[in-house]
Amino acid sequence: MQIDIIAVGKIKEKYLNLGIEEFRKRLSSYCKLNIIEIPDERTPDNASPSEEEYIKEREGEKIIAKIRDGSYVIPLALTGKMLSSEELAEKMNKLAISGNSHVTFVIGGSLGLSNSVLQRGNFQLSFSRMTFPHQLMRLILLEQIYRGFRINRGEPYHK
Ligand SMILES: C[S@@+](CC[C@H](N)C(=O)[O-])C[C@H]1O[C@@H](n2cnc3c(N)ncnc32)[C@H](O)[C@@H]1O
Repeated sequence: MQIDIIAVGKIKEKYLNLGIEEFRKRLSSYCKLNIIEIPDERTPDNASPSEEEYIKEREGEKIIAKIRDGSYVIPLALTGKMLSSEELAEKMNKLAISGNSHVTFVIGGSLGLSNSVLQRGNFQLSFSRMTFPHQLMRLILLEQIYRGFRINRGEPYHK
């Protein structure tokens, strides 16, 4: 399976980079992983709601340009559907079985994802009703993808 993660913004924290590199390494036995970073647009401190919407749309256009044709797209959104780790694993397994071997996860920047990205999504995934920083979200997502592969292969992993 080929997995793309399209994420707005860079990882600035060293401890997160270390964790992300660790899961990239672990995932290399299970899938082809490609992380595509989209530069975040500068948001003025006093930006109005319409300015914020405009910035989100600009980021959204860059995200959509990076989505491969035919990919199954999973935008991460607070308002999406919550799944258990086993349900996410099952979803990935079903996608692989049905020939959807290219999956794209999308993580927004500090303003979130534009409507056009959410609408391009095939399934909006929520990790809880709490807001996580986008840098941390990347690490959490990688860990859950890794967990999903371990679950699907019946391999032991700490509960
Ligand atoms: C700091 S959050 C953006 C918060 C923004 N106010 C919003 O409502 O989307 C940055 C990104 O991390 C992801 N994210 C953060 N918390 C999440 C959660 N609980 N479930 C799913 N995605 C989340 C989303 O992709 C979001 O666009």
